Amino acid sequence: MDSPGLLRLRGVVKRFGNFTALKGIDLDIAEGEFFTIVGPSGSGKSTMIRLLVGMDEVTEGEIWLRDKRIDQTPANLRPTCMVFQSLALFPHMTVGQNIEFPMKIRKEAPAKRRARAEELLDLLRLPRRYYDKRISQCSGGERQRVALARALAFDPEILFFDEPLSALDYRLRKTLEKELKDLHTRTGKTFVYITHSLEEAMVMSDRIAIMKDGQFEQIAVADQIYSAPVSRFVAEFMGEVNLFPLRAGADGRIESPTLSVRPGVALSDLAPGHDGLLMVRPEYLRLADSGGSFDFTLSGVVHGEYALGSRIQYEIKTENGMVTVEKLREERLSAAEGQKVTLGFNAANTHFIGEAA
Ligand SMILES: Nc1ncnc2c1ncn2[C@@H]1O[C@H](COP(=O)(O)OP(=O)(O)OP(=O)(O)O)[C@@H](O)[C@H]1O
Repeated sequence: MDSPGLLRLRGVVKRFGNFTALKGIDLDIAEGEFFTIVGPSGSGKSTMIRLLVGMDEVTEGEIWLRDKRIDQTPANLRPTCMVFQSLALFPHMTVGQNIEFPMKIRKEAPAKRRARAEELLDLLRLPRRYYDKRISQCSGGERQRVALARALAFDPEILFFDEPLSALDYRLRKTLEKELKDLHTRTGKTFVYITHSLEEAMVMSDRIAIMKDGQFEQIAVADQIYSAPVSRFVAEFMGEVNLFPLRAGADGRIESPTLSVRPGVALSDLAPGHDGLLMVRPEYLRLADSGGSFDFTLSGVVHGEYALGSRIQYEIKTENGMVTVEKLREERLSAAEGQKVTLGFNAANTHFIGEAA
Protein backbone atom coordinates (compact mmCIF):
# COMPACT_ATOMS: atom_id res chain seq x y z
CA MET A 1 0.00 0.00 0.00
CA ASP A 2 1.35 3.41 -0.94
CA SER A 3 -0.73 5.71 1.26
CA PRO A 4 -0.81 5.28 5.03
CA GLY A 5 -3.87 3.34 6.15
CA LEU A 6 -7.19 4.85 7.12
CA LEU A 7 -7.09 2.57 10.14
CA ARG A 8 -3.73 1.74 11.71
CA LEU A 9 -2.85 -0.60 14.53
CA ARG A 10 0.56 -0.45 16.14
CA GLY A 11 1.73 -3.11 18.59
CA VAL A 12 -1.77 -3.91 19.79
CA VAL A 13 -1.77 -6.41 22.65
CA LYS A 14 -4.81 -7.70 24.49
CA ARG A 15 -4.43 -9.76 27.64
CA PHE A 16 -7.13 -11.41 29.73
CA GLY A 17 -5.35 -12.12 33.04
CA ASN A 18 -2.35 -14.30 32.15
CA PHE A 19 -3.71 -15.15 28.71
CA THR A 20 -2.57 -13.08 25.73
CA ALA A 21 -5.35 -13.07 23.13
CA LEU A 22 -3.63 -10.60 20.74
CA LYS A 23 0.14 -10.65 20.57
CA GLY A 24 1.27 -7.31 19.16
CA ILE A 25 -0.75 -6.59 16.05
CA ASP A 26 0.49 -4.15 13.39
CA LEU A 27 -1.97 -3.49 10.61
CA ASP A 28 -2.86 -0.86 8.00
CA ILE A 29 -6.28 -0.88 6.37
CA ALA A 30 -6.69 1.40 3.36
CA GLU A 31 -9.62 3.73 2.79
CA GLY A 32 -12.34 1.99 0.77
CA GLU A 33 -10.84 -1.44 1.28
CA PHE A 34 -12.83 -4.63 1.91
CA PHE A 35 -10.59 -6.28 4.49
CA THR A 36 -11.45 -9.69 5.89
CA ILE A 37 -10.02 -11.43 8.92
CA VAL A 38 -10.32 -15.23 8.81
CA GLY A 39 -9.19 -17.69 11.41
CA PRO A 40 -10.20 -20.69 13.45
CA SER A 41 -12.30 -20.43 16.56
CA GLY A 42 -10.39 -18.79 19.41
CA SER A 43 -7.75 -17.19 17.18
CA GLY A 44 -8.68 -13.67 18.34
CA LYS A 45 -10.93 -12.30 15.58
CA SER A 46 -13.76 -11.08 17.84
CA THR A 47 -11.30 -9.70 20.39
CA MET A 48 -9.72 -7.65 17.63
CA ILE A 49 -13.03 -6.26 16.34
CA ARG A 50 -14.12 -5.45 19.91
CA LEU A 51 -10.99 -3.33 20.34
CA LEU A 52 -11.53 -1.63 17.00
CA VAL A 53 -15.10 -0.58 17.75
CA GLY A 54 -14.34 0.34 21.36
CA MET A 55 -16.27 -2.42 23.13
CA ASP A 56 -13.08 -3.38 24.95
CA GLU A 57 -9.76 -1.69 25.78
CA VAL A 58 -6.30 -2.47 24.44
CA THR A 59 -3.76 -3.65 27.01
CA GLU A 60 -0.88 -2.17 25.00
CA GLY A 61 -0.47 -0.45 21.67
CA GLU A 62 -2.25 2.18 19.62
CA ILE A 63 -5.18 2.38 17.21
CA TRP A 64 -5.31 5.31 14.79
CA LEU A 65 -8.11 6.46 12.51
CA ARG A 66 -6.66 8.93 10.00
CA ASP A 67 -4.62 11.32 12.16
CA LYS A 68 -6.53 10.66 15.38
CA ARG A 69 -5.63 8.16 18.04
CA ILE A 70 -8.87 6.37 18.99
CA ASP A 71 -7.94 3.53 21.33
CA GLN A 72 -9.06 5.55 24.35
CA THR A 73 -12.19 6.92 22.64
CA PRO A 74 -15.48 5.47 23.93
CA ALA A 75 -17.44 3.33 21.42
CA ASN A 76 -20.25 5.85 20.96
CA LEU A 77 -17.80 8.58 19.96
CA ARG A 78 -15.98 6.51 17.34
CA PRO A 79 -16.98 7.08 13.73
CA THR A 80 -17.36 3.35 13.15
CA CYS A 81 -20.29 0.97 13.10
CA MET A 82 -20.72 -2.71 13.78
CA VAL A 83 -23.04 -5.21 12.09
CA PHE A 84 -23.48 -8.30 14.22
CA GLN A 85 -24.52 -11.83 13.44
CA SER A 86 -27.45 -11.28 15.81
CA LEU A 87 -28.40 -8.05 13.94
CA ALA A 88 -29.68 -6.31 17.09
CA LEU A 89 -32.66 -4.80 15.29
CA PHE A 90 -35.65 -3.55 17.27
CA PRO A 91 -38.26 -6.26 16.54
CA HIS A 92 -41.30 -4.25 17.65
CA MET A 93 -40.43 -1.33 15.35
CA THR A 94 -40.97 -1.01 11.61
CA VAL A 95 -38.26 -1.28 9.00
CA GLY A 96 -38.35 2.51 8.54
CA GLN A 97 -38.04 3.20 12.27
CA ASN A 98 -35.09 0.86 12.51
CA ILE A 99 -33.27 2.45 9.60
CA GLU A 100 -33.97 5.95 10.87
CA PHE A 101 -32.84 5.20 14.40
CA PRO A 102 -29.26 6.57 14.00
CA MET A 103 -30.57 9.69 12.29
CA LYS A 104 -33.11 10.22 15.06
CA ILE A 105 -30.30 10.12 17.61
CA ARG A 106 -28.56 12.78 15.53
CA LYS A 107 -31.83 14.77 15.75
CA GLU A 108 -32.31 15.02 12.01
CA ALA A 109 -35.66 16.32 10.72
CA PRO A 110 -38.34 13.67 9.95
CA ALA A 111 -38.57 14.49 6.23
CA LYS A 112 -34.80 14.21 5.80
CA ARG A 113 -34.77 10.93 7.73
CA ARG A 114 -37.53 9.50 5.59
CA ALA A 115 -35.81 10.50 2.36
CA ARG A 116 -32.55 8.90 3.46
CA ALA A 117 -34.35 5.74 4.66
CA GLU A 118 -35.97 5.41 1.22
CA GLU A 119 -32.61 5.88 -0.47
CA LEU A 120 -31.17 3.15 1.72
CA LEU A 121 -34.11 0.82 0.96
CA ASP A 122 -33.31 1.33 -2.74
CA LEU A 123 -29.61 0.77 -2.13
CA LEU A 124 -30.31 -2.50 -0.32
CA ARG A 125 -32.86 -3.48 -2.99
CA LEU A 126 -35.78 -3.62 -0.59
CA PRO A 127 -39.15 -2.37 -1.88
CA ARG A 128 -40.07 1.08 -0.53
CA ARG A 129 -43.37 -0.29 0.80
CA TYR A 130 -41.26 -2.19 3.38
CA TYR A 131 -40.84 1.12 5.18
CA ASP A 132 -43.97 0.37 7.24
CA LYS A 133 -43.40 -3.36 7.61
CA ARG A 134 -42.61 -4.73 11.07
CA ILE A 135 -39.24 -6.43 11.58
CA SER A 136 -41.06 -9.47 12.95
CA GLN A 137 -42.76 -9.85 9.54
CA CYS A 138 -39.46 -9.82 7.60
CA SER A 139 -37.50 -12.87 6.47
CA GLY A 140 -33.92 -13.55 7.62
CA GLY A 141 -32.44 -12.11 4.45
CA GLU A 142 -34.64 -9.01 4.61
CA ARG A 143 -33.66 -8.42 8.24
CA GLN A 144 -30.03 -8.66 7.24
CA ARG A 145 -30.58 -5.99 4.58
CA VAL A 146 -32.41 -3.76 7.09
CA ALA A 147 -29.50 -4.14 9.51
CA LEU A 148 -27.12 -3.08 6.74
CA ALA A 149 -29.30 -0.12 5.84
CA ARG A 150 -29.35 0.95 9.47
CA ALA A 151 -25.58 0.60 9.73
CA LEU A 152 -25.19 2.83 6.65
CA ALA A 153 -27.60 5.35 8.17
CA PHE A 154 -24.96 5.98 10.83
CA ASP A 155 -22.78 7.12 7.93
CA PRO A 156 -19.73 5.56 9.56
CA GLU A 157 -16.15 5.89 8.29
CA ILE A 158 -15.73 2.15 8.66
CA LEU A 159 -18.24 -0.69 8.87
CA PHE A 160 -17.25 -3.68 10.95
CA PHE A 161 -18.97 -7.00 10.36
CA ASP A 162 -18.86 -9.83 12.88
CA GLU A 163 -19.97 -12.96 11.02
CA PRO A 164 -23.18 -11.33 9.77
CA LEU A 165 -24.15 -14.20 7.47
CA SER A 166 -23.29 -17.23 9.56
CA ALA A 167 -26.85 -17.85 10.80
CA LEU A 168 -28.35 -17.89 7.30
CA ASP A 169 -28.91 -20.86 5.01
CA TYR A 170 -26.47 -21.62 2.19
CA ARG A 171 -28.40 -20.08 -0.72
CA LEU A 172 -29.20 -16.87 1.09
CA ARG A 173 -25.62 -16.59 2.28
CA LYS A 174 -24.34 -16.91 -1.29
CA THR A 175 -26.76 -14.21 -2.47
CA LEU A 176 -25.87 -11.83 0.35
CA GLU A 177 -22.13 -12.36 -0.15
CA LYS A 178 -22.48 -10.98 -3.66
CA GLU A 179 -24.79 -8.19 -2.49
CA LEU A 180 -22.33 -7.15 0.21
CA LYS A 181 -19.50 -7.00 -2.30
CA ASP A 182 -21.70 -4.98 -4.60
CA LEU A 183 -22.77 -2.71 -1.73
CA HIS A 184 -19.14 -2.14 -0.87
CA THR A 185 -18.41 -1.05 -4.44
CA ARG A 186 -21.44 1.22 -4.61
CA THR A 187 -20.87 2.94 -1.25
CA GLY A 188 -17.06 3.16 -1.42
CA LYS A 189 -16.96 2.63 2.37
CA THR A 190 -14.26 0.75 4.22
CA PHE A 191 -15.47 -2.69 5.28
CA VAL A 192 -13.71 -4.80 7.92
CA TYR A 193 -15.23 -8.24 8.06
CA ILE A 194 -14.60 -11.30 10.20
CA THR A 195 -15.65 -14.80 9.32
CA HIS A 196 -14.89 -18.49 9.75
CA SER A 197 -15.71 -19.03 6.12
CA LEU A 198 -12.90 -18.92 3.73
CA GLU A 199 -15.24 -19.04 0.76
CA GLU A 200 -17.01 -15.92 2.02
CA ALA A 201 -13.66 -14.19 2.42
CA MET A 202 -12.51 -15.21 -1.06
CA VAL A 203 -15.67 -13.97 -2.78
CA MET A 204 -15.80 -10.55 -1.18
CA SER A 205 -12.45 -9.28 -0.01
CA ASP A 206 -9.75 -7.06 -1.44
CA ARG A 207 -7.33 -8.50 1.11
CA ILE A 208 -7.56 -11.35 3.58
CA ALA A 209 -5.73 -11.69 6.89
CA ILE A 210 -5.32 -15.19 8.28
CA MET A 211 -5.25 -15.16 12.06
CA LYS A 212 -3.73 -17.82 14.28
CA ASP A 213 -3.22 -17.71 18.04
CA GLY A 214 -3.57 -13.94 18.33
CA GLN A 215 -1.29 -13.06 15.40
CA PHE A 216 -1.57 -12.63 11.67
CA GLU A 217 0.01 -15.52 9.85
CA GLN A 218 -0.42 -13.91 6.39
CA ILE A 219 -2.08 -10.82 4.93
CA ALA A 220 -2.51 -10.75 1.16
CA VAL A 221 -5.00 -10.73 -1.71
CA ALA A 222 -7.14 -13.88 -1.89
CA ASP A 223 -5.36 -15.34 -4.93
CA GLN A 224 -1.98 -15.07 -3.32
CA ILE A 225 -3.11 -16.63 -0.07
CA TYR A 226 -4.62 -19.50 -2.05
CA SER A 227 -1.73 -20.11 -4.40
CA ALA A 228 1.25 -18.94 -2.31
CA PRO A 229 0.53 -19.54 1.38
CA VAL A 230 3.44 -18.77 3.70
CA SER A 231 2.91 -21.77 5.95
CA ARG A 232 1.35 -25.18 6.23
CA PHE A 233 -1.33 -23.67 8.49
CA VAL A 234 -2.43 -21.15 5.84
CA ALA A 235 -2.22 -23.75 3.03
CA GLU A 236 -4.49 -26.15 4.92
CA PHE A 237 -6.80 -23.42 6.13
CA MET A 238 -7.32 -22.23 2.55
CA GLY A 239 -9.03 -25.43 1.41
CA GLU A 240 -8.00 -28.87 0.20
CA VAL A 241 -4.30 -29.22 -0.40
CA ASN A 242 -1.63 -31.85 -0.98
CA LEU A 243 1.72 -31.36 0.74
CA PHE A 244 4.79 -33.45 -0.04
CA PRO A 245 8.10 -33.32 1.84
CA LEU A 246 11.00 -32.38 -0.40
CA ARG A 247 14.69 -31.59 -0.09
CA ALA A 248 17.40 -30.28 -2.37
CA GLY A 249 20.80 -32.02 -2.18
CA ALA A 250 24.05 -30.04 -2.05
CA ASP A 251 24.12 -30.21 -5.87
CA GLY A 252 20.58 -28.76 -6.05
CA ARG A 253 19.02 -32.05 -7.17
CA ILE A 254 15.51 -32.38 -5.73
CA GLU A 255 14.66 -35.50 -3.79
CA SER A 256 11.40 -36.62 -2.24
CA PRO A 257 10.48 -39.69 -0.20
CA THR A 258 7.01 -39.71 -1.78
CA LEU A 259 7.36 -38.33 -5.31
CA SER A 260 9.28 -39.36 -8.43
CA VAL A 261 11.05 -36.22 -9.57
CA ARG A 262 11.98 -35.66 -13.21
CA PRO A 263 15.75 -35.03 -13.44
CA GLY A 264 16.58 -31.39 -13.97
CA VAL A 265 13.49 -30.01 -12.20
CA ALA A 266 14.29 -26.89 -10.20
CA LEU A 267 12.26 -24.88 -7.71
CA SER A 268 13.34 -21.28 -7.34
CA ASP A 269 12.52 -21.13 -3.61
CA LEU A 270 14.34 -24.32 -2.68
CA ALA A 271 18.03 -23.66 -2.09
CA PRO A 272 20.59 -26.52 -2.17
CA GLY A 273 20.81 -28.27 1.19
CA HIS A 274 17.36 -27.10 2.31
CA ASP A 275 14.04 -28.87 2.73
CA GLY A 276 10.36 -28.10 3.10
CA LEU A 277 6.94 -28.91 1.69
CA LEU A 278 5.76 -28.88 -1.89
CA MET A 279 2.16 -27.77 -2.16
CA VAL A 280 -0.15 -28.69 -5.02
CA ARG A 281 -3.86 -27.93 -5.02
CA PRO A 282 -6.14 -30.88 -5.98
CA GLU A 283 -7.22 -29.31 -9.30
CA TYR A 284 -3.66 -29.47 -10.69
CA LEU A 285 -3.21 -33.24 -10.46
CA ARG A 286 -3.61 -35.22 -13.70
CA LEU A 287 -3.74 -38.90 -14.59
CA ALA A 288 -0.29 -39.75 -15.93
CA ASP A 289 -1.07 -43.31 -17.07
CA SER A 290 -2.16 -42.24 -20.53
CA GLY A 291 1.10 -40.45 -21.24
CA GLY A 292 2.17 -36.85 -20.90
CA SER A 293 5.29 -35.56 -19.28
CA PHE A 294 5.23 -34.37 -15.69
CA ASP A 295 7.82 -32.92 -13.31
CA PHE A 296 6.45 -34.94 -10.40
CA THR A 297 4.59 -38.27 -10.34
CA LEU A 298 3.26 -40.63 -7.68
CA SER A 299 1.22 -43.82 -7.64
CA GLY A 300 -1.80 -44.85 -5.66
CA VAL A 301 -5.18 -46.54 -5.71
CA VAL A 302 -8.52 -44.78 -6.20
CA HIS A 303 -10.06 -44.95 -2.74
CA GLY A 304 -13.16 -42.78 -2.94
CA GLU A 305 -15.13 -40.50 -5.25
CA TYR A 306 -17.30 -37.65 -3.93
CA ALA A 307 -19.61 -35.40 -5.93
CA LEU A 308 -19.29 -31.72 -4.92
CA GLY A 309 -21.85 -30.24 -7.30
CA SER A 310 -20.00 -29.07 -10.38
CA ARG A 311 -16.78 -30.80 -9.27
CA ILE A 312 -15.79 -34.30 -8.26
CA GLN A 313 -13.26 -35.02 -5.57
CA TYR A 314 -11.19 -38.20 -5.53
CA GLU A 315 -9.19 -39.64 -2.69
CA ILE A 316 -6.16 -41.56 -3.89
CA LYS A 317 -4.52 -43.81 -1.34
CA THR A 318 -0.74 -43.75 -1.66
CA GLU A 319 2.00 -45.41 0.40
CA ASN A 320 2.41 -42.12 2.25
CA GLY A 321 -1.18 -41.23 2.92
CA MET A 322 -4.19 -39.89 1.07
CA VAL A 323 -3.88 -37.51 -1.89
CA THR A 324 -6.83 -35.40 -3.03
CA VAL A 325 -7.64 -34.82 -6.69
CA GLU A 326 -10.43 -32.58 -7.94
CA LYS A 327 -11.92 -32.49 -11.43
CA LEU A 328 -14.75 -30.69 -13.12
CA ARG A 329 -17.66 -33.06 -13.72
CA GLU A 330 -16.99 -33.16 -17.46
CA GLU A 331 -13.33 -34.02 -16.82
CA ARG A 332 -14.16 -37.01 -14.64
CA LEU A 333 -11.23 -39.44 -14.16
CA SER A 334 -11.45 -42.58 -16.24
CA ALA A 335 -10.54 -44.73 -13.25
CA ALA A 336 -12.82 -46.71 -10.97
CA GLU A 337 -12.56 -47.24 -7.24
CA GLY A 338 -9.83 -49.77 -6.42
CA GLN A 339 -7.93 -49.06 -9.65
CA LYS A 340 -4.21 -48.33 -9.51
CA VAL A 341 -3.31 -44.94 -10.99
CA THR A 342 -0.28 -42.73 -11.53
CA LEU A 343 -0.77 -39.05 -10.89
CA GLY A 344 1.37 -36.27 -12.27
CA PHE A 345 1.81 -32.51 -11.87
CA ASN A 346 4.20 -29.80 -12.92
CA ALA A 347 6.43 -27.44 -10.97
CA ALA A 348 4.62 -24.42 -12.44
CA ASN A 349 1.46 -25.43 -10.54
CA THR A 350 3.19 -25.90 -7.21
CA HIS A 351 4.27 -23.69 -4.37
CA PHE A 352 7.17 -24.40 -2.06
CA ILE A 353 6.82 -23.84 1.69
CA GLY A 354 10.10 -23.75 3.55
CA GLU A 355 8.72 -25.46 6.58
CA ALA A 356 9.56 -28.91 7.94
CA ALA A 357 7.00 -31.69 7.41
N1 LIG B 1 -13.36 -11.76 28.26
C1 LIG B 1 -12.49 -12.76 28.10
N2 LIG B 1 -11.84 -13.29 29.15
C2 LIG B 1 -10.92 -14.27 29.00
N3 LIG B 1 -10.58 -14.81 27.81
C3 LIG B 1 -11.18 -14.32 26.72
C4 LIG B 1 -12.17 -13.29 26.80
N4 LIG B 1 -12.59 -13.01 25.53
C5 LIG B 1 -11.91 -13.85 24.72
N5 LIG B 1 -11.07 -14.63 25.41
C6 LIG B 1 -10.15 -15.64 24.86
O1 LIG B 1 -9.40 -15.06 23.83
C7 LIG B 1 -9.21 -15.97 22.75
C8 LIG B 1 -9.71 -15.33 21.47
O2 LIG B 1 -11.12 -15.24 21.52
P1 LIG B 1 -12.00 -14.61 20.35
O3 LIG B 1 -13.41 -14.60 20.79
O4 LIG B 1 -11.38 -13.33 19.95
O5 LIG B 1 -11.76 -15.69 19.20
P2 LIG B 1 -12.46 -15.79 17.78
O6 LIG B 1 -11.36 -16.00 16.81
O7 LIG B 1 -13.37 -14.65 17.57
O8 LIG B 1 -13.28 -17.12 17.95
P3 LIG B 1 -14.74 -17.51 17.36
O9 LIG B 1 -14.52 -17.68 15.90
O10 LIG B 1 -15.02 -18.81 18.05
O11 LIG B 1 -15.67 -16.42 17.72
C9 LIG B 1 -9.95 -17.24 23.12
O12 LIG B 1 -9.02 -18.16 23.63
C10 LIG B 1 -10.91 -16.78 24.20
O13 LIG B 1 -11.17 -17.82 25.12
